[in-house]
Amino acid sequence: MSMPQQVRLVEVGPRDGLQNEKQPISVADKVRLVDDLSAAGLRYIEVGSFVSPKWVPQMAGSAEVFAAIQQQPGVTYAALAPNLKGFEGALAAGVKEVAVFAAASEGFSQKNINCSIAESLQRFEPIMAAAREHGVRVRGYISCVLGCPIDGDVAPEQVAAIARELLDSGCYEVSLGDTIGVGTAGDTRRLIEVVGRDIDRSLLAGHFHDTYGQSLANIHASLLEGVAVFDSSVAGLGGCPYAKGATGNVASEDVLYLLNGLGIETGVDMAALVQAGQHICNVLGKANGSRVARALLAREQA
Ligand SMILES: CC(C)(COP(=O)([O-])OP(=O)([O-])OC[C@H]1O[C@@H](n2cnc3c(N)ncnc32)[C@H](O)[C@@H]1OP(=O)([O-])[O-])[C@@H](O)C(=O)NCCC(=O)NCCSC(=O)C[C@@](C)(O)CC(=O)[O-]
Repeated sequence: MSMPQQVRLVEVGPRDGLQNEKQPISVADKVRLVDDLSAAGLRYIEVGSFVSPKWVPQMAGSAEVFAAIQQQPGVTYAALAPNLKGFEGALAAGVKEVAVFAAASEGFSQKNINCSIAESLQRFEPIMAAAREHGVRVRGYISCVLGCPIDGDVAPEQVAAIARELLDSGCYEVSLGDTIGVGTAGDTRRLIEVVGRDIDRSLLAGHFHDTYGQSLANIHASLLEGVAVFDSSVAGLGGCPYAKGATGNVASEDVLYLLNGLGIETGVDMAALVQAGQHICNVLGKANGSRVARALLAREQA
């Protein structure tokens, strides 16, 4: 398997990153983040979620964020939708691409979306039908592909079966999420090998959280297996409310540094990305979670 020459980065910071923040974040700050990210050259940005505000209060203002961002040509601005109500909210906000999200473990499915895996897949059917009718593209996520904070080990065959169902129902791509960041490069290769038996690897994306510091190794392992789409979060924003100590996604800056070093094309400007990440960290009063951003900013100040 040869390494891809081009990689698509899916920037999930405004959604996966910010959804876990307890402090209020203004619509203006969220809009600035999204606009900074598109200006940095990111061509796919997950802007928000149309989920129950009782479950994820931070995403309640997603429609306002969509209304205020400066949508650039060639950039996909996506949102999460867990059910038809969420899809309709997204549609009303003018969203052209949504993501549905399932889990590979029953425990996480119940905790995150209050239903079994089978029920969640059934719940997506009316979304897929409505999406077809309105010309909205649907991406699929599977959480806990390399381990679950509630159920423990997850069989790659289980992930493969759910990925197959999501693609058969109409998702154009499935993002495999190591939600609690426990997986190693070996686990990642085995997972892609099993999922890839029946599914073309061009239909898979990797979504690695960095809790155990393995995310870049897992991305490299995925690249060697022919995966060419990766989700990441600027400044490593994020966490997981159901796993104590879980950190955010792999930082976008760190992924870009890895890809630049491999000569893989992304079209993203490092300096602008670092500025975007540092600005939102200043707003949140948080340390920057990207090691690359910290190193580059320290060099600037030296
Ligand atoms: C799925 C539900 C709604 C089920 O939640 P439920 O309580 O079973 O739903 P329900 O249908 O019984 O509705 C309960 C209330 O929520 C409202 N409601 C219902 N749906 C919506 C909606 N779409 N938008 C706004 N409101 C909604 C509904 O109207 C009702 O309001 P009430 O009558 O009580 O006032 C809930 O569990 C939920 O919203 N969960 C979302 C959880 C979430 O967003 N998690 C984070 C994203 S997933 C993730 O981060 C992982 C990922 C993707 O990044 C990959 C990885 O790292 O693994």
